Amino acid sequence: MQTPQEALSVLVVDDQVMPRLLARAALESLGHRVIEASNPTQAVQVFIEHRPDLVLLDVEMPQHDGYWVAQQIRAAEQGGWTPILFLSGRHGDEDIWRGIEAGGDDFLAKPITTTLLGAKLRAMQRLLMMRAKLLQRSEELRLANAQLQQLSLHDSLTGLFNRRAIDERLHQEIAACRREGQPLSVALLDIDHFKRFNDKAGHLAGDTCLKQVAKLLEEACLRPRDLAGRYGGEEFALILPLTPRSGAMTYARALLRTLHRAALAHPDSPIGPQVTLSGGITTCVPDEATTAEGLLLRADDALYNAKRKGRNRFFSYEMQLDTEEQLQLSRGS
Ligand SMILES: Nc1nc2c(ncn2[C@@H]2O[C@H](COP(=O)(O)OP(=O)(O)OP(=O)(O)O)[C@@H](O)[C@H]2O)c(=O)[nH]1
Repeated sequence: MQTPQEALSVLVVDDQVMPRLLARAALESLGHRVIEASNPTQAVQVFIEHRPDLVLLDVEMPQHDGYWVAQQIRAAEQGGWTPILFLSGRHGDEDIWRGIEAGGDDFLAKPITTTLLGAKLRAMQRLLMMRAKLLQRSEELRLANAQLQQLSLHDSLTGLFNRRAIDERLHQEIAACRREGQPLSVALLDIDHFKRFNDKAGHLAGDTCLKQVAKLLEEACLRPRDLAGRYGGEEFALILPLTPRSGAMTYARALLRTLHRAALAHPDSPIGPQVTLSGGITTCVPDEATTAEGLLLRADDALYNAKRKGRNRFFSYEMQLDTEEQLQLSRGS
């Protein structure tokens, strides 16, 4: 889009040669560039191809009139705005009304002087500039809103979804899984002996460890509806829709294996040299009585059991079983 001081590209539409030449001469003497079209259909094609800054449009032409051309241009630009000035020998009130109704922005009487044409173009340039500024502002606003949205739903340290986003999504998934009659698994995860990590390695190293664990969790969310979030402190949450109890436990075992392979060093863990996680899982097919708070309480209860039973494992609230026991059972069967 042109700024006010710049030359405009102007599409001149007239079926007669002489008016086109006159308009070209006037526009070029004002420093603008000219594209010509000699019939209505060509005018629409040239407009679509060249996207001029402004259209100078004759009204009376064979086949279709200038009003038709204006309507086609408005339909083609979809959300854009190109000033259209009608040029006509007829300029009664009715003609002007029809021209504006058809999408024109001004109506000039033939013959037009270079001075008047220059003044009209200047006015249109001002409008173009204001529109460009408005568009720029609304784009800035859109970006600022997107950033705010990002900030309000994400944890600044890890980039994962934050507690608010977890709560929102959990409510949505309870409703969705209830409608679909599908199981929903929710897990709360906690880094083992993280206080000792911080005490030994320092808070900054602790932050780095939180980011590394967050990245692993994010990567573990393979299905589009899975969500990993930071629930607070060194606690994370996973929402796993369409996941039954056994599936959630298998998922948890795979996650622990991934964490083991990542071999993040823990400077002071009684369990071993690596960072480990404990998790509590709850699974249900939600019904009318299911609440987000209830699921989180059960997951927290299961997490407590995982810690109590030795850490570095996930405990299922409904199965009253942890991932170690599940593994032994599957080996025995
Ligand atoms: N570096 C860092 N540490 C955090 C952050 N949020 C919470 N913590 C620390 O996480 C530690 C959690 O300690 P505890 O709740 O005692 O749990 P724990 O030491 O992991 O022990 P268990 O959970 O029983 O295995 C505390 O020392 C918190 O200061 C954070 O954003 N960055």
